[in-house]
Amino acid sequence: MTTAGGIVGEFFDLKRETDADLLAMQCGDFYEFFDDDAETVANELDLKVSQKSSHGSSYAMAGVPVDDLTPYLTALVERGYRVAVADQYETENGHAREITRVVTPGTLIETGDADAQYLGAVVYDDDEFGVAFADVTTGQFHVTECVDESATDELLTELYRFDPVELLPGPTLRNKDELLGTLRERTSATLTLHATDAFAPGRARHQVREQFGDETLESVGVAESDLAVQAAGAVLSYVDESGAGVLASMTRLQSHGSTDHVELDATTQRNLELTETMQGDRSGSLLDTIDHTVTSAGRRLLAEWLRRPRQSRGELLHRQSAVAALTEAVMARERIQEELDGSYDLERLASRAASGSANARDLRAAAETLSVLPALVHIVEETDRLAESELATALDRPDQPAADTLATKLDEAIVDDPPGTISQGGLIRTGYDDELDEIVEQHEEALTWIETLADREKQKHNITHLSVDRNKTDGYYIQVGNSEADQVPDAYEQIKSLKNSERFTIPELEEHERDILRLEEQRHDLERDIFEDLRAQVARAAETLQAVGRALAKIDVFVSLATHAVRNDWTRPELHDDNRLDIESGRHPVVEQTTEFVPNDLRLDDDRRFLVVTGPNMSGKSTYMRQAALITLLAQVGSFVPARQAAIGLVDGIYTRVGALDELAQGRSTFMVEMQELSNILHSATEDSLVILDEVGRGTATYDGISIAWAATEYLHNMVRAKTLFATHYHELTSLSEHLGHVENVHVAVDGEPRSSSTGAPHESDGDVTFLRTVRDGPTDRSYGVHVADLAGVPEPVVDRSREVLERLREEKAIEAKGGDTDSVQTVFDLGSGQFKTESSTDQSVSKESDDIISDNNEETAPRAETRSNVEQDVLDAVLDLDVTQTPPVEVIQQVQQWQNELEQS
Ligand SMILES: Nc1ncnc2c1ncn2[C@@H]1O[C@H](COP(=O)(O)OP(=O)(O)OP(=O)(O)O)[C@@H](O)[C@H]1O
Repeated sequence: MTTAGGIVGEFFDLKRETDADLLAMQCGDFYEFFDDDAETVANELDLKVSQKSSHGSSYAMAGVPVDDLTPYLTALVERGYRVAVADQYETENGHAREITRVVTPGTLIETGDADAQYLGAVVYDDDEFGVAFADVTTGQFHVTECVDESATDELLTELYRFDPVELLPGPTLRNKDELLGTLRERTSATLTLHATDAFAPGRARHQVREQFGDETLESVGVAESDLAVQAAGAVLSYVDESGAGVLASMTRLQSHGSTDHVELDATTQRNLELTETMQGDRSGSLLDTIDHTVTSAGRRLLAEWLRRPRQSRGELLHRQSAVAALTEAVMARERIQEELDGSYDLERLASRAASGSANARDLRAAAETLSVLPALVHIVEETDRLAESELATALDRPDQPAADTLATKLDEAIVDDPPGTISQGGLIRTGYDDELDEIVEQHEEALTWIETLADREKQKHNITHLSVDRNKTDGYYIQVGNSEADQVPDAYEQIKSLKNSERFTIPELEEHERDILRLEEQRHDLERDIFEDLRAQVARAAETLQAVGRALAKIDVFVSLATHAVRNDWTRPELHDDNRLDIESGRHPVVEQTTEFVPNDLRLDDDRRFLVVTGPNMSGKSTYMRQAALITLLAQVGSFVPARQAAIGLVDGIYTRVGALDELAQGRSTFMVEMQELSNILHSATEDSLVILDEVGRGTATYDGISIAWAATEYLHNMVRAKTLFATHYHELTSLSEHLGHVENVHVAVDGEPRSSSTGAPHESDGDVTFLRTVRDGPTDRSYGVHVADLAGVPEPVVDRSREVLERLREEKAIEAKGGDTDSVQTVFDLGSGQFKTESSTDQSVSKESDDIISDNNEETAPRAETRSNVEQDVLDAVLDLDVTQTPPVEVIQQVQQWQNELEQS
């Protein structure tokens, strides 16, 4: 506890009132940070630290000018700090200070980032969760509950979808260390412990009713859910207490039940690289590829649509109608985009107006953007095709008269190019307010009187070197050169003597000066009042602004989807309520951008529900399966899809399990993660889902892997009955089609097979291996890792021998290794352990009696060939040791490169 007094003492007192990480305290024209806060801020923002003495001690101090606080605040909050701001205000005895707001990652209004910025609360009870998310920058407010068997997975999915920047865990969650750990791991949100009583059910319910009205909870279907209401109440109370003043912009409570949206678990959203790649880059994601929006609200909405595809056929047909109409109306599309380009983010403006941070430029921009609405209505109305589509409905939704009235009002009130700060004055147009006009007129008259005073006085008194000017210390004055100073009339009162001139004043000048000062103050006060009144009107119109903002964003997304469809020759998919997935000449939406893509067909239906996809490494299995998932997803966003034709049975969820590269990087057990993901799929998928499994079971020993994959296939086929694509290197699985009625095999073709004339696909030749990238019925009969080894340029004897080894393995489930130029046995491959074992090894786990092992003869290990160098022998040994069924292709390639180097250097 400090004993500092004075300003520093006050700082410490205020600091004790808040649990924020940092305190910015206004001291005149600066906001100052003291002591440890000063050091932190200086380090983070590269500010200079000075020392402040107080009661015999010295404290670090760092400050920022009052007008510059916002960017510094934003930078601190974006780095995860919660910053309290104490403002100074005048009192009768001088001034005082109090904390007026606490800015935190989830309550930052002045963000420079166009992405959504969610504040979330999670309430836990008995393995169920209530979740609420609010974006204070746009007023979006969502609430839901996760109560199913896999509630934790549902919660993680919600967190992934909303990607909150700040999270308020409820009281009962705070001692659940494991859950909290998961939250920390799965989100980058700052975790904030908000007051426990804010989560109390009664108080929370009251707060939600106050905010959204009495009936809202019922109408969005969460009235019965205490947990959801608690979460929503806590978010509202936190926003309220932050002092951001944006509650007024939160006008609409939205809730989503699981039947509205396609279930996309967190893993799937990541695997499908919807908004960022597995490596965390935006570039290369689906969003980045298909995004042609021209507004930040449009981009936000497109991202939201991708993360939350819809199940409702009706809604999707509406969206399709808009996209389809726009694909045909080229001119209109371009005109709409021109209108939208540069338009202002109205959803964000509503929040800025409510919080009192919007300036005159914001309101001007809002007026201009509001007037985009009638312009778009006009374009849509005069284009028949568009007028019949969802575009017209979307534009019809906002309260147009209210929007027009507000736009007109703002346009009438605010000058064309207003200054960036309110204090500068000159914001309001002449003709808007009589009283202001009067003051302005008087002010200007007084100024004109002063401007013309010099000429009048020169003439009157016949003085040449006379001027009238103004400065801070002397106010207005008349200045006369020394040579003529004695000619001034008696009425001139001298106020200052300079080297070459004298300064005077006269009673009329003083009087006008007083008038000017008074009028300036009046003008300033009145302009501010008018402006604040306008801003309050805008805040009250938050709902209208948000509705217009959403309509414009929607149009932007429709235009973007249409633009992409036209540029890339996408087709409008047929949407069905059954289980079909029939894609003719489908492509992967992202890969087709950078590769000459070989289109592929895919057919799934009730009889053919489960496809086992085989094919060599690198042949395109993963791409084929992701393509199926992405085409389905795009169709359920309302978009066209990359295919010649597509008929899609709508799904209730898309589940994927693919290689977990990122988990590897985090050092978690891949196999564990793989099994957790598989378990989630087996629990959550339904008959109406689409399941993509890539190499399940690969993270463990061969036999275990096959067994797991086998059992999962049976379960999905018999119990879940979901549409499934399963890529595997386990050829054993291809025989499942003989036992299970709805399982079929397809494979990605490689050179040497008779080519299907129907696809006529071009093929890409990579040395001796030719990947046709064409998917055909039936299992593959080709080997895999060896092709890649060949492709990578491994010496021919090595590749040939690898083929031999592989064939023997296939046929006999065991293989002998050749030693030198004799045929003697050196090594045996044990399919049970998935390992090569030398016969001479003392490891008794490889029993010669084992059924799985067939060895050609029992001779002792042969000596190495005299003619072969040690390096060659080592490489050969290593090749034999490499388990191609268990080594990722990339590692095979790296390994092969290393062998090449070793051989070249030997
Ligand atoms: N139809 C296609 N047309 C053109 N290129 C393709 C096609 N399908 C896949 N590719 C390209 O081929 C490469 C390998 O694809 P992919 O990763 O899907 O193969 P894979 O069979 O799943 O491989 P692995 O078994 O090694 O995981 C990728 O670079 C991909 O972009």
